[in-house]
Amino acid sequence: MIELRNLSFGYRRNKLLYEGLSLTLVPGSIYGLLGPNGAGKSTLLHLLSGLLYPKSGTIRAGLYNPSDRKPAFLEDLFLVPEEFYVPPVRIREFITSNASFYPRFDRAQMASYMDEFGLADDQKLNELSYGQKKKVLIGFGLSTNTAVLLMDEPTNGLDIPSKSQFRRLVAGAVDERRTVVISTHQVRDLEALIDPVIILAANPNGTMGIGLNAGMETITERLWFGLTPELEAGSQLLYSERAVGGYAVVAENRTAEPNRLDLERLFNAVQANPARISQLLSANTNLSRI
Ligand SMILES: Nc1ncnc2c1ncn2[C@@H]1O[C@H](COP(=O)(O)OP(=O)(O)OP(=O)(O)O)[C@@H](O)[C@H]1O
Repeated sequence: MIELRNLSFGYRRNKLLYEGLSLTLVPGSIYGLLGPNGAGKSTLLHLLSGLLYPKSGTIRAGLYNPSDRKPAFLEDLFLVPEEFYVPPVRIREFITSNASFYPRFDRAQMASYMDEFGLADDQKLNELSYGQKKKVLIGFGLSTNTAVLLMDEPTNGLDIPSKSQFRRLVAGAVDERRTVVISTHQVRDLEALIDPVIILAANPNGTMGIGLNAGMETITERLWFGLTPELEAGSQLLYSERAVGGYAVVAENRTAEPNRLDLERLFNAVQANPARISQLLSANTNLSRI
């Protein structure tokens, strides 16, 4: 389990990005981490990895404090960064020199990912396209079998077939001991993969906070995503946008009516109305079912 308690962090002394942020991540899940540009998604992943240190508050990842960067912690966490440098070596050499840092690294698993992605182990990393380099890092990250796997915008640069391969491979590599966090703007790419979803949103004082952290089932139990031909005056919608045939809306799901979550709309609703949505999702509601 990963626990952030009352975390504050800022790059500059007099400007905090996070203040009093608390978040719990449980194993066996693929978290989707969403937020507007500059909301601090990469920063959060770097804090979890121990690459950045909190100003105050605590982070616990299992037995470890990431800031201590203990070897036993580092060998059980892998971060696929958004931007990366690759050395001018062949894929096979890259595997040989890095696999030893991860005791559960599985070479056969890595070989099957490279095969799936159409990459050969004698290809030179620096001669690959951006998307191909990303595939090597994703495959490597999955093959480490670390307890914590963090991926920053992993589907950026992947072509359409590779995105569905990515979903399949990640889904197949998660077990009950693994916590996966994927930060993304490509919500359509990952809608079918992530659960729960964490959405960062601005606090009234301008710092960033957790606007939402909930499982898909809870979200659709409490929020309703639908289409309505007209916007009724006085209706308490959480979000609406023009759509073909009327308005696509997010509203409180007062009757627990089954419906299909739309992540893009959820994201917009959380940005527009974080306090109300957080209240609806944290409330111990007794929904009347019909
Ligand atoms: N090294 C740095 N020094 C100073 N400020 C930084 C640094 N890195 C990020 N920031 C600032 O911190 C904030 C959060 O940045 P971060 O990259 O974590 O956001 P993000 O949510 O990942 O953004 P994006 O969606 O655009 O990738 C931004 O305002 C950014 O300008």
